[in-house]
Amino acid sequence: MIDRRGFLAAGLASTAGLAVSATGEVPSSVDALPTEPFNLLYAPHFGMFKHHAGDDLIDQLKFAHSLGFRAWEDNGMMKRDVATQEKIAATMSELGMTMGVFVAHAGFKDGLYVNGGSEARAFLQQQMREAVEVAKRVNAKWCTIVPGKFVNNLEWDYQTANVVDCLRAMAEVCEPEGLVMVLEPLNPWTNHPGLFLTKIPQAYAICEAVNSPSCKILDDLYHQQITEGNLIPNMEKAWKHIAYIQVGDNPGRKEPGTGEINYLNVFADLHRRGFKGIVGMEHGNSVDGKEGELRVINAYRQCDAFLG
Ligand SMILES: O=C(O)C(=O)CO
Repeated sequence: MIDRRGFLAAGLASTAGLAVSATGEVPSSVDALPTEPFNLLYAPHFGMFKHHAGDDLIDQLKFAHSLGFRAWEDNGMMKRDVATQEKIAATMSELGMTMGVFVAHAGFKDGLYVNGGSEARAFLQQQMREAVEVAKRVNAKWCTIVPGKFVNNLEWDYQTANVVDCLRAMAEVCEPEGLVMVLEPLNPWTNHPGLFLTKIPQAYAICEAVNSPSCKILDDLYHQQITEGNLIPNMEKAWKHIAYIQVGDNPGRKEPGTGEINYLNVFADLHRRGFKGIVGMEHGNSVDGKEGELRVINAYRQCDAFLG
């Protein structure tokens, strides 16, 4: 079930949409939204536009494409059946959309990485073999890694060394396939107390130590606004290892414009750096239903207007 206007009329509405968007008013229907591709590869996820596009995954992709989005991400991709993965990939190829991250391994519950050891490394390598198969099927170049919890009975530096060992073993599986693991530091104050990896400089040091093109950083600016702030200078310092960006405003983890982060300036900075990668929209919608979806799309139009 697709909102009729989502596909059919959108192509006619771009001029009116630009005018609406420039005033900052939320349009009352998708007819009033621009349709041209955004300047950056913002990547929505399944469910974000379901009130317009319906529950069908393919319709959701087509809806997003019709409004200028050229990328997508799906944290749960590994859990989808093969036929669904193939259908998503085929549709995205047809539409010329780039696949963003899926979660390859997130150790939210244990200290597997920080304790390390050969068994942990073997398990994680197997996990990456499976991730490589999924990545090939869906044309994904990046996958998310959350290297688990820290423990209280081992010196911090040993924990770091063990994490590096695990990631190096995992990178060995990814490198020949061109798959890039992106390490995601998560904030300990609002969402994820107890995790090992929280900061961008910490992730940077780990990438230096692993020393592989398959081990890079996912800089989720929502998490980093909470953990360390100073977003643009921190991106600058770690830029060599940042391969993927995610966004969400703080507080609340909703679309840009609902909190304290100046995403117009952040996106302008990414553009200035010549960033061609993905900006994952890993946040909720601040308002439910169709109105909320229009707000999300409009928010991205506003923050994407950095070229004037
Ligand atoms: O779990 C989270 O908060 C994440 O950002 C994972 O990608």
